[in-house]
Amino acid sequence: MTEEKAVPDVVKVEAPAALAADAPVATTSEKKKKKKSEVEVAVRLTKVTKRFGAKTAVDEVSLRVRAGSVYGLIGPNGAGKTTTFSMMAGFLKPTSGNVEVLGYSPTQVDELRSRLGVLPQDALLPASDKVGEFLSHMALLQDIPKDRVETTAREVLAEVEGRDWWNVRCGSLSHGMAKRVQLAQALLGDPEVVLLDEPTAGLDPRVAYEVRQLIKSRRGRCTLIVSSHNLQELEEICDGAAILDRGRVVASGSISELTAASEEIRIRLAQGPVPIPVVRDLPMVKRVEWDDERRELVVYFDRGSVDAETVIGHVLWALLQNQARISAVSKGRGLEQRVMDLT
Ligand SMILES: Nc1ncnc2c1ncn2[C@@H]1O[C@H](COP(=O)(O)OP(=O)(O)OP(=O)(O)O)[C@@H](O)[C@H]1O
Repeated sequence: MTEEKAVPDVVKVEAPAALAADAPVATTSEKKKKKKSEVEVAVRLTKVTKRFGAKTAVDEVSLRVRAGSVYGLIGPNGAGKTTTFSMMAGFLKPTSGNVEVLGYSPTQVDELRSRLGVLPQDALLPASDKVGEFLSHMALLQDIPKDRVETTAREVLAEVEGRDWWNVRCGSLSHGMAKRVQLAQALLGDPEVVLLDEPTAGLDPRVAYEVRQLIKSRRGRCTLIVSSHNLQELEEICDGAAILDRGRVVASGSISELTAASEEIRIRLAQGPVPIPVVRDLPMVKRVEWDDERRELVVYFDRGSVDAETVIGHVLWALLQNQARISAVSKGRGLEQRVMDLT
């Protein structure tokens, strides 16, 4: 048996009434406790499982996303990213386990209104509405005061480089334009937590770059949770990430931990000498591997006792002294390689 589609056709901030009805209501004193500055963990999942009939889409997932960080959800197709997003957004209820956003259940829509913004994957805009009407309507639902609605909507539309689209019907937007309008909708009212499922999918490279810049510019101002298949993009914009595979978290932590950036460096050598022993003999070096095909030297060192920059300095010096020709240097193995290793 399957449940209905995880994400609604039209972008909505309100959870289905059936879900909202059984959510516990926070008391006034609880509300005071959960003010913006006091929340350290913006999103917390504890042993969350979601089953669709016999299919387990998300399996005992536990995550903590620090307030103010940009956090990536990574994984191959079918790993459970969208299902996890849908539970964080309150569109789906977990089969078991607990999801908290800013200390509330995502189904506590009154508490989270204007504090949680969502860009679902493949959401549709109302085709006959003009962009300005749609954003103004969504701004009202976010409790933005009536006299601020148009200014707020226009500002956020300008942020996604869509200032000329106010009177364009949603149905006549290209895929990339529609995606940016949905992104504007997710950012309306400056929410504290923003969930972005594949925010750059289908965008041309220039617009994708601008969206990445926009996400980076919000770091510290709000918590952003981003899913993408573009791992270079996630490595660039995220502070931390979780790698999912078949519904389970197979690794999580800071990007530097995930990519081993603080325990290994990689050096590509052009044709010429490969003086491995001089590198191996350096005091801070734990181990060295040479990949002849890629002409890549991997140098391992003890995390904590020395930083990657110091190791790079010593290793390059030793290599150059021995006539090696260096064509590239990197810290860690890259997120892409790590995900390939794990999934
Ligand atoms: N409504 C549903 N009914 C039945 N199975 C579902 C439903 N939604 C998701 N699934 C299944 O749950 C698993 C996880 O799906 P999900 O969409 O969360 O993955 P994903 O990581 O977002 O994948 P993609 O990268 O392809 O978007 C898949 O096997 C999918 O077929």
